[in-house]
Amino acid sequence: MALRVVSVLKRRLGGPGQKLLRSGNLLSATQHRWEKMPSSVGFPVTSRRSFSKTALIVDVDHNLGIATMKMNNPPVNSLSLELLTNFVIDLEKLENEKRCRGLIITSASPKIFSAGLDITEMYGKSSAHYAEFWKAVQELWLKLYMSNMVVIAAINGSSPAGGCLISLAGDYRIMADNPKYTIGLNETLLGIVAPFWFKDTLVNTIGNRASEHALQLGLLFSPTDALRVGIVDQVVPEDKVQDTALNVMSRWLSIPDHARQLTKTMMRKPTVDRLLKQREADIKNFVSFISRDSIQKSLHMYMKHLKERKE
Ligand SMILES: CC/C=C\C/C=C\C/C=C\CCC/C=C/C(=O)SCCNC(=O)CCNC(=O)[C@H](O)C(C)(C)COP(=O)(O)OP(=O)(O)OC[C@H]1O[C@@H](n2cnc3c(N)ncnc32)[C@H](O)[C@@H]1OP(=O)(O)O
Repeated sequence: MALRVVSVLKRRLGGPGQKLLRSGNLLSATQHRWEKMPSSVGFPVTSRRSFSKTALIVDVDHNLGIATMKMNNPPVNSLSLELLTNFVIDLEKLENEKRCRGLIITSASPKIFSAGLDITEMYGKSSAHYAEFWKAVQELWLKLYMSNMVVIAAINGSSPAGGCLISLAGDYRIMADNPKYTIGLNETLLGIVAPFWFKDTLVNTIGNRASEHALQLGLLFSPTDALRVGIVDQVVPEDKVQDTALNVMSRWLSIPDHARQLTKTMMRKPTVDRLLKQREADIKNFVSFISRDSIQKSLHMYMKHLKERKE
């Protein structure tokens, strides 16, 4: 499979990429190139940089123009304020990286893509904290949904709620074929409500009726059902997720950037503008909703239930 990916990339990438890939070994070719690559915005000369503090591992292959971002926040890649903030910072760096045209988002932990928003950020804290947290969630979605890069989610584990949102904000979703993994916007199961822009993102992907059904029931889909309803675009054996992501990326990168980007903007801007127009109101709404005693109690009970499951 790796060789097939290399040959597809050879065909689709022009210029220096093609020259380097002539060696026939994608990894050694790109590693060799990385070592010689001058540093550009934010990312270093080395082929790989690990941000251990940020719980994100970002590999940039300047030659292929593809970055891979692995969420690395054990045990479940929950999206804490810190992780959200650093996610946005790294996205901005990649966005400014001229040679970086594609981004693959995946998880460093097997079995969990992301458990969604860190629930502990949403209870027992101050209003100011909730406001800051929600602004960071908004910011990540805005940046991802409108990214100039081709964004592919390589979903190698479960992906509830905020994890599902990250996947939906990409351009294409590939999920590992393991019936133990699930994906969906399950907010109602926690006694909370997916905000309108989570809902809009889902509607844009699978349509109104399927979204209403999925959102009201808080459905978490198996890979097969997620493919049937259209939440994911492809389901592949677990060990083929990354290769498939590279393969699909090469197809998307074969389209001229400006044409693809303008098309993406045309499709997504109205949805994004809806949040931008009422961003502050959305934060206020979140803070007032999440601060309700009944909601705080629901979240507390949900966390308790998660912990008790193990005992
Ligand atoms: C009128 C109103 C209108 C509009 C509303 C206005 C505003 C909107 C309001 C709110 C919107 C909020 C949107 C919320 C989005 C979210 O993302 S909420 C998070 C949803 N996530 C989940 O439901 C997933 C929960 N987790 C799991 O199901 C499982 O953990 C797992 C399948 C991901 C992994 O299972 P396991 O491998 O078995 O791991 P454990 O369950 O043992 O978990 C290990 C460890 O991690 C803790 N944990 C799990 N998930 C989270 C999380 N999301 N946040 C924080 N912590 C989490 C879990 O408790 C365990 O902890 P320990 O016991 O080890 O301490």
